[in-house]
Amino acid sequence: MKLTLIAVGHKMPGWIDAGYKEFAKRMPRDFPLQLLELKPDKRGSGKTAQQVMADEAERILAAISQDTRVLALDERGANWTTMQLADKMKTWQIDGRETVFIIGGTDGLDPSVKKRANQLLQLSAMTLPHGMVRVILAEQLYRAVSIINNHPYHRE
Ligand SMILES: C[S@@+](CC[C@H](N)C(=O)[O-])C[C@H]1O[C@@H](n2cnc3c(N)ncnc32)[C@H](O)[C@@H]1O
Repeated sequence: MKLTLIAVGHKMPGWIDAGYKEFAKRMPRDFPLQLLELKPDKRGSGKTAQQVMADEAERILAAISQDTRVLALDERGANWTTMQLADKMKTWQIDGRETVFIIGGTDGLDPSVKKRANQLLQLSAMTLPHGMVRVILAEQLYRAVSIINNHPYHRE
């Protein structure tokens, strides 16, 4: 089952890229994880944060097909445990639909993206920097797959 991470943000610091790649490369063949980075809209060009997010949203939504399962990362979203994530991934594996996770840019995600999402998902009640969110999410996806596959990476 293909997992895609759409992230507003590019030219991340080396340690973010390295952290993300470390977990993405560990994903097994039946759960490949790919990253689609979207260049953030230019700030300070007379656009409000709302306009910037709306423009970014257009590009995010254009990258998603109609039958794709969408999870938007949001600090106000549902607070799943890793076990719950693993259970969800097991059920997703059955229907085989492509699953996309979306991480917003500096200002967050436009309401149109949250409306398109099947699920808003929180990693913490605290606001995290978007680069770190992709690393933590990749680690959690790898951990959840390790639970599904009884791999010793995850200890209870
Ligand atoms: C710097 S945050 C944007 C904060 C913005 N004020 C907001 O209200 O969303 C950038 C992106 O990182 C992700 N993010 C930040 N903290 C998060 C958290 N605790 N859980 C899940 N995603 C988070 C979200 O996708 C967010 O759009």
